[in-house]
Amino acid sequence: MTDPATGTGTGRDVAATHDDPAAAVRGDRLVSVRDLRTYYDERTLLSRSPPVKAVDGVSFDLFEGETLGLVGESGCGKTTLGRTLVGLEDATDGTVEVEGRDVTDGGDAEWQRRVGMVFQDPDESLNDRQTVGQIVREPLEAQGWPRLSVAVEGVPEATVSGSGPVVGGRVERGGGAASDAGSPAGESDAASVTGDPDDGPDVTVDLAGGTHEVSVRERLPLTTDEVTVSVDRGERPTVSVRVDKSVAELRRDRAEELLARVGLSEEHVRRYPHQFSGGQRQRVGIARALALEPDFLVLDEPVSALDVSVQARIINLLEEIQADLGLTYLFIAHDLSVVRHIADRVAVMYLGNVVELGATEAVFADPSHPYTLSLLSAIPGSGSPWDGERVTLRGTPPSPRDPPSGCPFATRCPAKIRSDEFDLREPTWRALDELRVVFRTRARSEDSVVERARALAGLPVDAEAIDDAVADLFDGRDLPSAAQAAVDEAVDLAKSGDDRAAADRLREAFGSRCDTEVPDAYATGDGERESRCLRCEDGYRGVAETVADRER
Ligand SMILES: Nc1ncnc2c1ncn2[C@@H]1O[C@H](COP(=O)(O)OP(=O)(O)OP(=O)(O)O)[C@@H](O)[C@H]1O
Repeated sequence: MTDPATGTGTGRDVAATHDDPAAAVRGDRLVSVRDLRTYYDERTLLSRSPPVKAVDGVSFDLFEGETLGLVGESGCGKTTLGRTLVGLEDATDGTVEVEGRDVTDGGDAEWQRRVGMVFQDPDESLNDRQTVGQIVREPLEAQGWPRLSVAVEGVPEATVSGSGPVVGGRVERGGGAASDAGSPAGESDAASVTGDPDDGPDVTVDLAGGTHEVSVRERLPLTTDEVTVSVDRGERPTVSVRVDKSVAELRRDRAEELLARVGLSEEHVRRYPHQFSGGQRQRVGIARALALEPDFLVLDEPVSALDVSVQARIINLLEEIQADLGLTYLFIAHDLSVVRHIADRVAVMYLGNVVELGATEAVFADPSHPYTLSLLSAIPGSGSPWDGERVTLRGTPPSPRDPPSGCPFATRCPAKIRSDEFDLREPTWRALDELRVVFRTRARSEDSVVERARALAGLPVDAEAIDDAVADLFDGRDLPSAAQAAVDEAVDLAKSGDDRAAADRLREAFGSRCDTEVPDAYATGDGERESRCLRCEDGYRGVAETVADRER
C-alpha cells in the first residue's frame, strides 16, 4: 500500500516524512534504504536452525547534514543495519542507494571512500600493536590516498602531466568535448581529471593572462609552495605539475592534521592505544573514520563505553566536526537522552524493523508506536505525555530466527488490538498471549532426548510442564466456556507433541489483526512521523490512551 520512505501511495497511511518541519533544516537525500534485509545464515550439515533475521525489511532515507538516531533494545539489529550501510555486512535483500546509485553489494569504491564507521568499544576496534599514527594512516594506505586531481582553467584545452601523487591527463575547459576521464563537459570552468567533482579538484592551475596561478584545495596538507607547476604554452598548453612532498609525507601530515582535529597533538602520533584513556582512544577512532573525507559516518554507540563526564566531550566533538564538515550521521544508541540531544530525527527499531521514525522532538512528545512509548516511559522527565508508571514489557523479544508472522511487536505489545470474539479482562488476554509464547518457544526448541523418546513411544510429551504453565497463567481466572474449550484444545495439541499447532489454535481463537498483518508505515502527527502500528488507522483508540487504561 505504501512506500514509507518515498511517501508514495494513497490514503492516510502515506508516510510524508519529506514534508515534515525537520526537513527544512535538511539537505538533499543522500541515502535511500528500501526493504533492506540482512540475515545471518549459520546453517551447517549438523545444524538446521533458520537464519537470524537481524534486519528484516527496513526502509528510510538519510538527508545530507542530518543526524538520524537509531535506538532499540540490545539485539534488535542496530549494529547490523549500520554495518550493512557501510558495506561491512552483505545485504540479503533490498537496496541501499546513494544519490540514485545502487551500492547495496558493498563493492562500490566511491561509496567506500565516502562512508566511515566509529565503533562502540575503542579498545576492541583499535589494534594495540599499531601506533596511533599508523592506525589513522591505515585507511589512507588501503585506499591509495592521495591521488591528486588537477584542473586547468582559463584556456579551452590543455594537457596535464603529473608526477608524484598527481594524476595527470588531458583536460578540457567547460564547453569543449568531454575529457579523457569522462567529466561531463560544460559543467564548470574546471574539468577535473580524477577525483570526486563534489570535492573539487585538488590542484587548480589558472592559465588566464600571461602567467599562471596555482591553488590547492584547502583540506589537503599541501601548500602552493610545495607544488611546482611549469607551463609550455602553445596552441594547446601542456601543464606539468609536480608535488614536492612524497606520498608518505602527505599521509603523515594528514594523520597529524586529523589527530589535531579530534583534540590530540603531534606527540600522540607515536604512542600506542593502551597509553590513552578511553575518551582519547575514541578520538583516535573518530580521526581514523574521518581519514578519507567521508560524507557519512555510522556512529555505533560511540560514547556508551565511556565515563559520563567524557561522553559529553565526545558528543560535542562529533557535533563540531559535523558542523565544520557538513557530515551526515547515523547515530546508534540505547541511551535515549543522548539521542534526544544529538539527533534531528530518530528511528526506533524492534526485532529487525524500524517501527517508528520521525523528528526527534515530535517522537519524544507524542510517541505513536507502543514500543516507543514503553522506551520513553523508562526515562523520567522525557517530556512525553505519558505520565504513568514505567511500561514494562512482558517477556523477552521473540527470536530473530522465528519472528512473529504479523506485527513483530504483537507478542509483547501493551496496546495490542484485541479480538471482538471475547470480552475478557486485560490480565486474561495477557495470560493467553503468554501461553501462546510458551507453545511457540517449545515449538522452536529442540526436543530433549527424553521428550523424543516419549514421543516415539506415543506418550504425552512433557504434559506436566504444560499443565504447570496453564495453572500458573490461569490460576483463579474463569474463562467463558467457548474460550476455555479453545484453550483445552490447544493444550491437548501441545501434549500430543504439536506445539506449533497449539500456538496456531490459540491465535485462531484469540488472535487479532496484530497477529497476522504486518503493519504499513502510517503517517502520524502532522505527517512528520511514521509509525508501523495498526492503531494508527481510523477507528482505534490511541496508543497512550489504550496503554494507560490497561495498565491501570
Ligand atoms: N555475525 C553474526 N552472526 C550471527 N548472528 C549475529 C551476528 N551479528 C549479530 N547477530 C545477531 O543478529 C541480531 C542483531 O544483532 P545486532 O548486534 O545487530 O543488534 P544490536 O541492536 O546492535 O544489539 P546491541 O545493542 O547489543 O549491539 C542479534 O540476534 C545477534 O545475536
